[in-house]
Amino acid sequence: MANHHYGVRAAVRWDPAVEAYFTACFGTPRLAAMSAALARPSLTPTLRVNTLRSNPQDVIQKLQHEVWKQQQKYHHPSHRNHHQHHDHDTANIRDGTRVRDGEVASFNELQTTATSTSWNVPDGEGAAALAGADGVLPAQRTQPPTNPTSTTTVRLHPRFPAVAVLFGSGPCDIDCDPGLPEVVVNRFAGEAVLKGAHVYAPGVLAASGGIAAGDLVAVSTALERPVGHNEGQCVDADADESHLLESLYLSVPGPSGALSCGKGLPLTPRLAVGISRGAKVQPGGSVPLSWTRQTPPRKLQRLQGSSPLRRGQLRQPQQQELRRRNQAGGSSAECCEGELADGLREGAELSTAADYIGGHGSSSTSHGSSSNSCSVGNISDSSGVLSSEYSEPSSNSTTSCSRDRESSSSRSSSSSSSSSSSGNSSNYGVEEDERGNSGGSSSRRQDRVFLGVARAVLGRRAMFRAQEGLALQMERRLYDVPSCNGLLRGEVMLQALPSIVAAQVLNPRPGTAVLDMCAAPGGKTTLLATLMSDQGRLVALDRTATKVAEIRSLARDLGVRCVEAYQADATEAVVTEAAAAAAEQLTEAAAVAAVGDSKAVARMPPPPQATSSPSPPRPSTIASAAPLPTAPSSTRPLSVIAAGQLLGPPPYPAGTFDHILLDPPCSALGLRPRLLHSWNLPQLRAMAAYQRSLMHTAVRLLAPGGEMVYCTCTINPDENEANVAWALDRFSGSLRLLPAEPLVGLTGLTGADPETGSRWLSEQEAAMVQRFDPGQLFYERRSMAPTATIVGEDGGKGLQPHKDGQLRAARDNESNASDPAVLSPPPLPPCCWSLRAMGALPLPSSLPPSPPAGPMPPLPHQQVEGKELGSLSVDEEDSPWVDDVMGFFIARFQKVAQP
Ligand SMILES: C[S@@+](CC[C@H](N)C(=O)[O-])C[C@H]1O[C@@H](n2cnc3c(N)ncnc32)[C@H](O)[C@@H]1O
Repeated sequence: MANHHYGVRAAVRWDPAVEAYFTACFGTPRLAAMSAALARPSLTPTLRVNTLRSNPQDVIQKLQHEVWKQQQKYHHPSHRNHHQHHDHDTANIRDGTRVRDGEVASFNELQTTATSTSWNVPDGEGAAALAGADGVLPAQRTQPPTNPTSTTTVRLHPRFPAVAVLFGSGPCDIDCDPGLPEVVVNRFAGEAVLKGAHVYAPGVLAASGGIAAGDLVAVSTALERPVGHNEGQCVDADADESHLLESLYLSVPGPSGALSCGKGLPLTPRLAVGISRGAKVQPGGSVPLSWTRQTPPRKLQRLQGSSPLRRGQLRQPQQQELRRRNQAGGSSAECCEGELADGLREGAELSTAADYIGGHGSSSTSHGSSSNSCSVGNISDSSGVLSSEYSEPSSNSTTSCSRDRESSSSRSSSSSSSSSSSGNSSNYGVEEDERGNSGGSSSRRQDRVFLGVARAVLGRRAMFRAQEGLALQMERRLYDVPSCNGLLRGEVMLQALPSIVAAQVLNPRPGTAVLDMCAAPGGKTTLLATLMSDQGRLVALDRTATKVAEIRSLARDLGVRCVEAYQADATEAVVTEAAAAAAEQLTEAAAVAAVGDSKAVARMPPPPQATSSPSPPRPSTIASAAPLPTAPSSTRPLSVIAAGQLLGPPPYPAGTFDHILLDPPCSALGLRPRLLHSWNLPQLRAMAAYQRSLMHTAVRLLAPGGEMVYCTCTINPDENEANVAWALDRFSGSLRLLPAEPLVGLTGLTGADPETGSRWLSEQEAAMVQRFDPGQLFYERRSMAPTATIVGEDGGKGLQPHKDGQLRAARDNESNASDPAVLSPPPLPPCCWSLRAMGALPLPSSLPPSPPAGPMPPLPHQQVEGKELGSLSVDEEDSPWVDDVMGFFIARFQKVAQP
């Protein structure tokens, strides 16, 4: 199998200090399970149905049809004929690939197979870990089933009837001839391919000689590795992954001379893939690494004239042109390639913009002692959109960077980690060569991650010349996850289940004043608007202007009207006390003078009128054993926003909002698939501190009795449990935790941070938050997991407080009816079970079968025969469910008094 020539990456690669910290936080098996899941795409991607426009039942039919069309297109003879003499569906393919009968199967089919033989998984890695720790869902550790085609089922989620779930499959066993030409893509293109994208030209790093358009090629991705100790340039490796700190790209020497980024975050040490764009894959699959070359190719020397450029250096006009193009929003790293590449023979190594360093396509040209560098990022997402970043750190950055690296590593070394400096090449489990570069002189197949087989859209030369456009059309993928991009636009939107749950936990009432503090691109904003029935005012803030445009555009697409989107720094969204006092005591003119903002003064007191009827208390599953502060939500009237009334841009007086969603920038260590995370510990700590500054503002903006949901898409406890604990302690008496219902995820972490000792959550608090581990959540009948903590619906069972103050799972055979300490849980829809459990669980016995290839299939039989659940039919007796989720965290607070 082609896979066997490569080192299939079973788990995301961490900074060693972070890995040691997470191991101390989660334990080895749990971290292994999460790391494995992070390295592959979710096999149950979810689409939220826009219920403002469409009925879920209708949408599911359309979706099934769309997916079926995609599959038909793929399997249709005319499609196959298009690529002459390549028949992908037969057991033997003339051009060197074979997809053996039965080796590609849907997730559903895999689930039904009971055997547990390891399949397509490297030995050893995470073997002792929990189910899934080897990179394969438990149900996938099976012999491949017999269906030769890959089909995708679409179903409505049994617990969330406006959520459509697509079932993907993988890892598939793709058998191809080792003699097939090869293309190596950068990690970002690789991660996008794992999610279902094709490969765009800027993502191609290296290719075998002589590839022509139409050829079938094996595709793999190369990961970054630490670059030698003396390399000068320090480039943030994950700036884009944080999807927040654009300023991370800016290298700012601090007062001490240490290099940090705009937000004070220390920069990570340098990682580089080492493959120069345009490099040639040798027969046998190896690619020479750029740091093994001391001198540029002769032709490049000729281009450079008598004074050869040092590695990473562009000549002045080239630098200026590159900067001009990037500032103008043009693409991309390859523009400098393009210029230098012109006239170069194929396969010549280019020393510019060649090493892709962390982040989405950041690349650095800085090598050796050069302090002159360009750092260009390219993102080729599944929709093919390219974006770029350009930065040119000053030369003094280079020297101060190493100081910072030292200080950052000394901080790291104080951790429980046994690892050394983050800049050390022994990090990330790779060997150093004598020059301090890891991984030796070439990238071998086993160093790369196999992605599948593709059809070349461009010939080799064109791949490296093109600055945009498709280079490879994937034909066989390791993971078969249907592409959801642009599917039924306006009717559905791709949204991960935990994100949907977060908005549902806030569940803002129609007609109220709602704030989404960090809102772009607006996925949760638009769901909140839907939950408000598009009535009331929903202010959506984001710091970045272009992202605010995205919120507006999404709201338009989905037909949402109650959203007001503004560009603003949310940490400054509350009117200062001085300004509020001025507004109360002075004349308006004086207040304006004091505040310097007439709009803000106009919106200042009197406070929101209390004209609505009291809001009914929300039913709660969980009662605290300790008495909670009086719940003002049952008496506090919510704002009533007249139709058409605008709240306007910030700042707002304290206590303006009834509901606040705080989905702050985070380390995003729950997003998948990711093959490498280069965040270091100081960066993670700094991120948590930044989130606390946003929490501070959120608490002030929340009206007494109002509710706030705090969520992140990271597994990092410092940004989750530690921040919740911090908020409860910092605003003690003003803020309390409420159960983040509907409870779907796992409980939070209890105890304390293994490094700092700062507290996490008590048992009681931990039961109120939701933690989604990347991997899977099972929805099962309670009886299937007697040891798990269960939230149930009927009969008053569920996660319940006991007399001793502990929360306990109510079992089927326990009767709590007479226990006065137990409150009834809220009713859930019939026929739903939610299992909150960790670890290996009994496998579901079945999921609906995949539709057969051929004409539009009917919905699976069970759904038709099953019991009605709202607009969804599910089989009453036998409908276990698995959600293969991203890492996420949700906490729900209520403000009981102004702090
Ligand atoms: C996790 S994303 C939000 C995702 C969004 N809630 C959704 O579901 O589509 C965080 C966002 O916070 C924005 N951001 C970062 N710092 C901010 C600040 N100080 N004020 C407002 N927005 C900020 C970033 O631009 C980014 O778009």
